[in-house]
Amino acid sequence: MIVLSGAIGAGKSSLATVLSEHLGTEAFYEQVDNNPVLPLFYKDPKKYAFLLQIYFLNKRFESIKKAMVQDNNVLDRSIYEDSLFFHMNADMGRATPQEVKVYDELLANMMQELPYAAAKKAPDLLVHLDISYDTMIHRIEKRGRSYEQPEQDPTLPEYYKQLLSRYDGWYDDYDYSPKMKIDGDKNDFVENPEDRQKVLDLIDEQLRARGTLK
Ligand SMILES: Nc1ncnc2c1ncn2[C@@H]1O[C@H](COP(=O)(O)OP(=O)(O)O)[C@@H](O)[C@H]1O
Ligand SMILES: Nc1nc2c(ncn2[C@H]2C[C@H](O)[C@@H](COP(=O)(O)O)O2)c(=O)[nH]1
Repeated sequence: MIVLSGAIGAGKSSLATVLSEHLGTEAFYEQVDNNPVLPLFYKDPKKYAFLLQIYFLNKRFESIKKAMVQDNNVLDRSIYEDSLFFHMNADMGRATPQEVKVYDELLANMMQELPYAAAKKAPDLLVHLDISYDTMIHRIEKRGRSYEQPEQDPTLPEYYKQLLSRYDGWYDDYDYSPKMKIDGDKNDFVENPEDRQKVLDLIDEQLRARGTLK
């Protein structure tokens, strides 16, 4: 299983589609447009941060179990980033210490079950999409989900900045699997075929080195 990571708008869903088509495998997408809690969270983060986190955790676990049955299936966000989101929201006062404790223990408990529920415990490769703040905002605007737009809520730019800054340390500390970084500012794998091929070649190289691509 290949897992993608990166901030909101980094290009994870787009790369999941491109990569799974290239490898002839299946992509598994985060629950966004059909997620009933996400718009509520953006309207009232303090009330819904914990519920949203439990919602994502449950859906993510479900996807991991399905994705892990075949080499090189692609997940468009890692379960390891959920904790980054939740701890940041908790630090912003949107979750209580008790909620954080319950979440952390539930996550740890579920992760322990993974070797039984799925074929492997960890991904074969993490592909991290690294983007700047300007790119993040541009892509969020380009995609146009109303509740994510900075003009809907003046606190969102600061939320996005903080999120992005936490990703640097998060990637450096990530050690559950081999990992690689792609420059998401410079490589337009959505519109530019040359960039797309370059990114796919970089990922193929890593997969060959791990023996999951012949
Ligand atoms: N590398 C890229 N270059 C240019 N546009 C991109 C790139 N990656 C994604 N986009 C565009 O940015 C928006 C957000 O991409 P998306 O794949 O939904 O990001 P994520 O899943 O990480 O939130 C979409 O409109 C998409 O077409
Ligand atoms: N509070 C949280 N929000 C999350 C989490 N995972 C995703 N999200 C939000 C961020 C975006 O608005 C949306 C989809 O994310 P993309 O990066 O795929 O665009 O969902 C989370 O764990 N906690």
